[in-house]
This record gives sequence, C-alpha cells and structure tokens, in this order.
Amino acid sequence: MSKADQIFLQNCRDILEKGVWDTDREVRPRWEDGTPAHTVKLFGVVNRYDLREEFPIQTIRKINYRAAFDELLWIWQKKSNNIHDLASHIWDSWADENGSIGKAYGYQLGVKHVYPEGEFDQVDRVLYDLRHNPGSRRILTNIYVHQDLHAMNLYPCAYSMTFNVSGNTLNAILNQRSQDMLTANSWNVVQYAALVHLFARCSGLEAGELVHVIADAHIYDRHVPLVEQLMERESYPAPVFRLDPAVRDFYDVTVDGMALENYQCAPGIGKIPVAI
Ligand SMILES: Nc1nc(=O)c2c([nH]1)NC[C@@H]1CN(c3ccc(C(=O)N[C@@H](CCC(=O)O)C(=O)O)cc3)CN21
Ligand SMILES: O=c1ccn([C@H]2C[C@H](O)[C@@H](COP(=O)(O)O)O2)c(=O)[nH]1
Repeated sequence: MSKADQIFLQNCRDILEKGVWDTDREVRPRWEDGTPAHTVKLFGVVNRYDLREEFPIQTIRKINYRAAFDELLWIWQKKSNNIHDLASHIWDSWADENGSIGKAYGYQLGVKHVYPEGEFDQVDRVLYDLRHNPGSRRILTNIYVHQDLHAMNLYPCAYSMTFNVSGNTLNAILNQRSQDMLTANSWNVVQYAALVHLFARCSGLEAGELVHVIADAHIYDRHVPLVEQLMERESYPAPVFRLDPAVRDFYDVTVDGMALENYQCAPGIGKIPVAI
C-alpha cells in the first residue's frame, strides 16, 4: 500500500472525526452555482514522506501527475503567472482577461533580489546555495509577499519551501497555509516531492525527506461523499520517480523527462467540483 495513501486516508479520517465545521460562519469560497463552500478542518497537520523509500503519490485514484509536474515547472522553472503558459486549465477560474493570476506564485519566484554575490531570484538563490553553501540554514523560498497580496487573485497556499542539507541528503519542509485535501493534497505532495528530486539532482545531492506542514487541512462539504468513497478503495504499491539521467541543470528539465515507473492506480472519481 502506498504510504501516501495511508497518510491521506488517516488525515481524512482525523478531519472527519475530530475536525471543526465552519457552517455557522460567513466564508469566502463559492461553488459554481454560488452556494457558499463550507469545510470541516483540522489545524496543524504535519506529514513526513521519505523519498528514499517511495514516491508519494495516491494510488486510490488516478492522479494526473503530468499536469501536476507541468504546473510545478510553470511556477518554479518558467516563473510564469500566465495561464497561457500552462498546459492544463486548473487556474482558469482565477485568471484575468489576459490570462494573468496576478503577482502570485511564478511571478514572485522570478523577482530578483540583491545579495553580496549579485542579483538572484529566489529559485536561483536556492540552487546557488545548495551548490556553494550546502551547510547553510538560510536556504528557503517565500512567496507570501504581503506588499503584493492586493495584486494576487488567490493568495499563495503552498507558500514556502525550506531546503536543508544533511551530509549528502537534501531534505525540505513545505509550508502550506491552506489545503483542499481532496482536490490538491496529492497534487501538491507530488509536485514538491518531484521538486526535491530535481533540486537534489541539479546540486549533486540525494533526495531525502519532504515534511509537509499544513496549517488548515480541510475537506469541502460537497467532497465528503467522494472522500468516503475513496476510503473504501484498494491501494497499490507506490511507483518509482525517474528523471532523465542526462539532466543536470534545473532549466533543462521537461515534463517528458520525468516519469513515474509502475504507477498502478484505481480509476479517477470523475470531475471533482472545485470551490472558487
Ligand atoms: N478550492 C480550491 N482548491 C484547490 O485545490 C485550488 C484552488 N481552489 N485554487 C487554485 C488551485 C487550482 N488547483 C487545482 C484545481 C483543479 C485541479 C483538478 O481539477 N485536478 C483534477 C485533474 C485535472 C486535470 O487532469 O487537468 C484531478 O482529478 O485531480 C487540481 C488543482 C489547486 N488550487
Ligand atoms: O496549491 C494549492 C492551491 C490552492 N489550494 C486550496 C486551498 C483552499 O481550499 C483554496 C484557497 O482558498 P483560501 O480561502 O485562500 O485558503 O485553494 C490548495 O489546496 N493547494
């Protein structure tokens, strides 16, 4: 059984059994028909994935990992905030008439900052430090930029990655303020696990642990029956992540260069309604 399935199902059981509903409150998100999208949530969920053991992807439903990798590269490699640079349509509801999602995600990672060694954006600074200062305890990105929040159509959810090298092993902490468990938990874990593999390869390191810290882990009201359906499903062994052996430079990585070998999984559960 994939460890990622076990962790996801345990998180969901905990949320449904011990979580707190916001049904008595005004909430921002809406369903497509305009109905308020309420949630049941648990505060402070922390999950650890050991990337040396297995690649953390759910197998209880088919995850479109190619689309997840594509979104990861859209943000971290292309540093784009325009949906026209994205292969899927998952961000369409948050884009303006020009396709922009505002000063969010890729935009923030592309902003250059001054350091003693010169100007770098956040991604290039991490890659520089992993090569030149692997012992540093200051290797992190943060896209929750308060002065620009007014210009973001959705505030960043997965907003910070802390990279830390122990020996020859690259570990990381993903900080996420808000997690739609059904729609995006596996999606986000798959993306950031792949990012640790990519950064490890491009820095001459081995991928180690990914620690995922979620402040508000929630299940939307209309997702509860779908989650209950997933709880009854069979789980399969996890696949293996393979990266094109020729790749050494992060900017040469492509979705086709990333593969999940032996990804066995149950079918999808149809189109998941996403709260906007
Ligand atoms: N309420 C909400 N939940 C989210 O997860 C979310 C947002 N809003 N807003 C911004 C982004 C968009 N994200 C999304 C949105 C949709 C899918 C989705 O529909 N996934 C499908 C497959 C998509 C495809 O194949 O192209 C799935 O079955 O996982 C995934 C992530 C994550 N984010
Ligand atoms: O990568 C992502 C992006 C978004 N989400 C979810 C988490 C929430 O359900 C919504 C955002 O709504 P807020 O009111 O701003 O928290 O999107 C996600 O899980 N992962």
